[in-house]
Amino acid sequence: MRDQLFVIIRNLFEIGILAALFYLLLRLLRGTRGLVMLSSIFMLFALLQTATFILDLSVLSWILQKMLYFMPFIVLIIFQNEIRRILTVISIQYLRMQHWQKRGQMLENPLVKILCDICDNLSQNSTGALIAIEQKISLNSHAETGKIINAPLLPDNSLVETIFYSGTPLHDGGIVIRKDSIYAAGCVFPLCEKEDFRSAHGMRHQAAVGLSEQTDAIVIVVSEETGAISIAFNGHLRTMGNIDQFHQQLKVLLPPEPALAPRIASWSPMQWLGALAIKKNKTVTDDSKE
Ligand SMILES: Nc1ncnc2c1ncn2[C@@H]1O[C@H](COP(=O)(O)OP(=O)(O)OP(=O)(O)O)[C@@H](O)[C@H]1O
Repeated sequence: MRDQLFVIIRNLFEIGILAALFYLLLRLLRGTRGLVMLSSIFMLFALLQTATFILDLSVLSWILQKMLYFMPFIVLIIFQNEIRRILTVISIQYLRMQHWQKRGQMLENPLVKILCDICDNLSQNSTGALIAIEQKISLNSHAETGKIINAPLLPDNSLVETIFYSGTPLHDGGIVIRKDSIYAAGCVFPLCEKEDFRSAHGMRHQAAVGLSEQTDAIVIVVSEETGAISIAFNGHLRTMGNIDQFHQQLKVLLPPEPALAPRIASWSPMQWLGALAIKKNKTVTDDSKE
């Protein structure tokens, strides 16, 4: 009797874990193109299986059996973006933990005040802007889609406003801030992959969220339409109620002092995993940027 009870509890436990895993997986993949493709493949597969069973098509049945062996590879290929994103999130969480451990000893990042002044002006003039602040993960591949300008980000902030001034050659696209300089302008960022977000937001906001999904960049958007300032981070977009809220949020997100910020001196397995996930972005230590 006790043994039977134990087996029932064990089975319920197993079912619970599997259900939770399945639910988490579906939530992660909800709205992605991969899930639509996989569902179509499964439906086609089920249809063919039924046909082979009813019509007794032995060759087709044999081929379908063999194709099952390739299923894991097909799933890997279809979900390569999602897998990359999951591994990126793991690596970002790890890097953030490192960052928070050392945060106590540092000063406020001077970028916070500069960016607040810039975005306040852009917002008041309703000048649309997209500003990606590079963190640990290199934005080289995204910067290269635009023009490398490598100009210092000065407190008088006129250059950023000039770049985003409608009609100038580089006003389309985003800029990449690396340390205390404007590294590139006119860059094309990847668009967000979540269908529900895409249908509710314009391209500039989609590009901000898209980049923040694939990297640990902090991406600021100023809306041309409303002047609202939003921050995309870790795949989430948050619109600020006012400039003070923006200031507070930036202070929380930006490493206090870039020069003292922890560097990836040696590769740990977790960083290696993250680097694999974002190999498109060429995850590097800061050394290659200097
Ligand atoms: N992939 C991209 N990467 C970077 N910038 C982009 C990208 N796609 C569009 N943009 C920028 O977004 C601008 C168009 O923004 P759109 O009006 O569609 O977006 P929005 O999110 O509604 O922003 P806004 O509130 O400012 O109107 C383009 O002129 C271009 O500068």
